[in-house]
Amino acid sequence: MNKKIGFIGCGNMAQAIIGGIVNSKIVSNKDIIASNPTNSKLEVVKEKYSILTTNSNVDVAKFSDVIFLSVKPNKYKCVIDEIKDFVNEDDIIVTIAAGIDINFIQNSFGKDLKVVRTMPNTPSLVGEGMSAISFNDLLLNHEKEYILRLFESFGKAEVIDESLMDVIPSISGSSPAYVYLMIEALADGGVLRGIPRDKAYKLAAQAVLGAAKMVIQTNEHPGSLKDKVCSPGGTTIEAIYELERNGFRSSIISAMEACTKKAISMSKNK
Ligand SMILES: NC(=O)C1=CN([C@@H]2O[C@H](COP(=O)(O)OP(=O)(O)OC[C@H]3O[C@@H](n4cnc5c(N)ncnc54)[C@H](O)[C@@H]3O)[C@@H](O)[C@H]2O)C=CC1
Ligand SMILES: O=C(O)[C@@H]1CCC=N1
Repeated sequence: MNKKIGFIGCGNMAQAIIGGIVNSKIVSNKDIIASNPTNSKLEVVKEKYSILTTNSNVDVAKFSDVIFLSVKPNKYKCVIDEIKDFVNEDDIIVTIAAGIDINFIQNSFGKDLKVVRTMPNTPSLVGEGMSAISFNDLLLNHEKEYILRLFESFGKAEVIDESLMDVIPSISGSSPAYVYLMIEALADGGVLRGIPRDKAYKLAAQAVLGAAKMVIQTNEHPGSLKDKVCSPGGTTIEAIYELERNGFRSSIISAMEACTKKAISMSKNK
């Protein structure tokens, strides 16, 4: 893998992907560049990962074969206007933004380009990312395989139909935030009953990690795994009853619907 990888915008998500790629050693740090208008975030990635940095988006476009547009959705148009004359037809444009579709990217560049629409998540930083990916027709098979290998270097990746992309933030792009909320709440509940806070975070986070691994590694239905925790007349079923009375599951599904509606509205209003 000797393609040069560039990131325009060096915020939370770019830093997570850069960390994941550098840690996996799939790309040499000398082949990675990131731009940002301000220096503080660039200093962080330079210090941590020894990658190249610049304040110029044009420098990133000129240097890179694969260009991650890792700015907020409302910055896409102006960033593309800035770099479009420095991007050629062999380059691969990767969008990671909620609510930005392939058509919008093509139209903004005003030329046919290889575009990959993705929705990653921040656990990419620790090699446990989950990314959904859609390609446009211009990518060759070996380029699609390359992009998949790149994303798999910092987690799991699934190719999905672009028509489903606005749903992905709700299930894997944004959902780490719901899980952090749950871990915080679990820890608070422990602290309420006297467990020291540092131990409470560890107990809660490891339980969530273990539960997720059980779903992935046993391939057992989550309902069946839940049943195995609930001893008849025991403690867990009391907790489950309380969660059901308070609409735990429907609250999560409603949150996901709100998330998807927001992604769709962002698609319409960019
Ligand atoms: N944070 C997350 O968990 C995820 C974010 N995303 C997507 O990633 C993108 C970035 O999100 P975050 O990293 O969370 O935002 P962020 O605000 O942390 O990072 C954006 C960065 O872009 C920089 N920037 C602003 N204007 C710029 C310009 N004209 N040229 C170059 N850089 C510029 C900002 O200074 C900032 O460092 C968004 O489109 C978001 O939808 C996708 C999946 C997950
Ligand atoms: O909150 C957001 O809009 C971005 C997209 C998915 C996660 N963070």
